[in-house]
Amino acid sequence: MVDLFNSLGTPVPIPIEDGELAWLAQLPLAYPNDAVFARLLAETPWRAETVVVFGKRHPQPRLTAWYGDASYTYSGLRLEPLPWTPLLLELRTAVEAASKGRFNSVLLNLYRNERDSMGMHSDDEPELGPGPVIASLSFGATRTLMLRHKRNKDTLRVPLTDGGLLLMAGATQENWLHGINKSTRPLGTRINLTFRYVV
Ligand SMILES: O=C(O)CCC(=O)C(=O)O
Ligand SMILES: [Fe+2]
Repeated sequence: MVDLFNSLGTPVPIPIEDGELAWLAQLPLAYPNDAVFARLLAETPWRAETVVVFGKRHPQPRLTAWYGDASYTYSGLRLEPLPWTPLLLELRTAVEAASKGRFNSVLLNLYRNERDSMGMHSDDEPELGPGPVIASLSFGATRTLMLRHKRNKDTLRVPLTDGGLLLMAGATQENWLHGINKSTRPLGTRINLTFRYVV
């Protein structure tokens, strides 16, 4: 039987101007999504990083952890990586198989509830190189990724559901901003992992 939805775990392109997006509704994994979610929640040393805006320190509206082989500057923060865990290495193997990409770092984001968010940004730091492939894996509550074209302001909303993998590649970071808005509706906890290759 032909699986029309996810033929062989292959991401399906999402049409977008001036960029490349693809979506896999369920990344093939050795454990159920809720088991991965529970382990990530419990095992991760979640931190509330602070950002300085106009000389004033603010906590980020989410918790994060950074793992990998190389340090990385993100939103003006120098992040020293934690060492890979067995679970994160397994998830990386699954993401690399589905995306045909290579990743040496992963940023974990914990959105505790509907009040947590991520401001509009591009993942365009120089150490990601030109046209980076970013693989974003989601567990738990669905949150909507908002994309906005930098010049014509077109917007696209992509619901990031439990177990789903979103790939952003090509000129996406050059031409689009993306972020996760707060919601007025109560929402449960979500964990997101963005795999990157830091040069
Ligand atoms: O939570 C998400 O899906 C977005 C994460 C993201 O854009 C990032 O970590 O750079
Ligand atoms: Fe991002």
